[in-house]
Amino acid sequence: MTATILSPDGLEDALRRIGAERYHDRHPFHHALHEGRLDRDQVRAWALNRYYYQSRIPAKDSTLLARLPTVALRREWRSRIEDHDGADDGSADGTGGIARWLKLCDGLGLARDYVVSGRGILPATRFAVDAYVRFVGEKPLLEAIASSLTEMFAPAIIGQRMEGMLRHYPFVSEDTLAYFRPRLRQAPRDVAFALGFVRDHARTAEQQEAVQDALRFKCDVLWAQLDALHHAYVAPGHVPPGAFRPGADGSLAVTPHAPGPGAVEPVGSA
Ligand SMILES: O=C(O)c1cc(C(=O)O)c2c(n1)C(=O)C(=O)c1cc(C(=O)O)[nH]c1-2
Repeated sequence: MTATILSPDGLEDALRRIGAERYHDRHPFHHALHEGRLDRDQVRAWALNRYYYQSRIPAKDSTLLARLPTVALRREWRSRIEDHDGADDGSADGTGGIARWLKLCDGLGLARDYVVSGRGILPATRFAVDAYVRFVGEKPLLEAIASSLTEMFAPAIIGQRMEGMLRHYPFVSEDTLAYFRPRLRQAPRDVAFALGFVRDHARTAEQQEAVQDALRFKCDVLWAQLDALHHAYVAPGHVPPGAFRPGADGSLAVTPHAPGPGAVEPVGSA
């Protein structure tokens, strides 16, 4: 039996179906986050672990950039690194997504040194994120580019997350969620290029199957991180040795804005 070759539109439809089935917006941890069912320490655990993902995205994109064969392709891809590392504007932090994610962690009362050190992250976070960086370095370029296409589905989940977190958590503000707003513009721009590339270059049935597998792999990278968070911090609550426990290991900043573990904030006091 010969494998069917899809049209570019047929391939895009197949990729969108993978997102509809497997993207992390379907994960129970995300529903709990958006619906206000997590406490402040569970939200801290999410932000702390997700910092590791954010911090490795520019490494992933630098690896990919180094593999691109033309000036035009490199010029296109390098904006992703700037989005996350930001410009050097003379401030200590710069202006990029990593600095904005640290602001979110500050707003939740996590100590910066602790967040940046990566000491408290879950083993599965490290394994999943490192696997993504490795995948992009080792797989054929077409698959490496296709693995970024989970971003097709990101703006919808970011909208839900911002709306839900602002509504439900008194300790979250527009300012602490500043990471997300620029992503609503950046992600569609990234996708326009990566999806166009995949539509143009995945011509054979084997290539088309490989780009779909790359997207499935990336959905697994995102899903595994939420599984680990759920297992450690929701149910059954098995926190791995060395991972974040509220208040332990200098994880919480001692500032007037960051009550210690167990502190109950009156609603609306943030
Ligand atoms: O908030 C999210 O759910 C979400 C998802 C994804 C994604 O789908 O990979 C990314 C991001 N955010 C994000 O902020 C981001 O910078 C990003 C880069 C990439 C990538 O694969 O290059 N994905 C994502």
